[in-house]
Amino acid sequence: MNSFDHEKIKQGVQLLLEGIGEDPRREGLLETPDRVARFYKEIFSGLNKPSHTYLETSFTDDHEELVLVKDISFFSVCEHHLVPFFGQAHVAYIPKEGEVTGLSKLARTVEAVAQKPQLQERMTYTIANNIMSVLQPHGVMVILEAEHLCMAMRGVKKPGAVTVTSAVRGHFAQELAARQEVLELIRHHK
Ligand SMILES: Nc1nc2c(ncn2[C@@H]2O[C@H](COP(=O)(O)OP(=O)(O)OP(=O)(O)O)[C@@H](O)[C@H]2O)c(=O)[nH]1
Ligand SMILES: [Zn+2]
Repeated sequence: MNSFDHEKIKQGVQLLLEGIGEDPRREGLLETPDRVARFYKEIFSGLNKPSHTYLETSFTDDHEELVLVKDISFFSVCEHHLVPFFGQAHVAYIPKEGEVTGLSKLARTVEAVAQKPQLQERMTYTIANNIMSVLQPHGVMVILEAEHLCMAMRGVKKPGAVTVTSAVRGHFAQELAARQEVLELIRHHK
């Protein structure tokens, strides 16, 4: 994988500005290529982070039932238009043999997966697969609800349309009641 190249982004932004008919030398735009490069470093920082490593901080405990962290807000960037999509992630799992991870590590995993050019579907199953492979729990259920600015501010222009994706593994894939419990907790216990 190529590493982050600040100068290349600056040159690219300068070309973009020229391409849209702007003058990159006018005062208000002089620092813009550098600002955008710093901004991209921040929002694409997930490219340099293996997202599953956060989950390796785990503890043992007797709890072998549902853990749900819901309403984890995230911002990502659609790989087709390079504009944001953003919303909430809900992450549930059932620990096996007492192996639980830090709650914040679930949110950090969401963040690391979000911070690269993405598809909402790929984000969803990557989070689920990361949890399955590191913690090997009884089951995982990940739901993402997001608004895509490429559908809101351009193109089909449907602001407010929400895309919901889910990935279910293990117990949640086999048991309707387990999926229903998670959906009920997400919807009704704000
Ligand atoms: N499945 C999926 N599609 C996405 C996601 N983000 C953006 N898209 C879609 O990617 C598609 C790209 O379609 P294209 O026809 O190649 O691009 P376009 O001409 O800009 O399409 P319009 O958005 O319909 O104007 C669009 O339908 C977007 O809505 C995503 O996370 N998942
Ligand atoms: Zn898009």
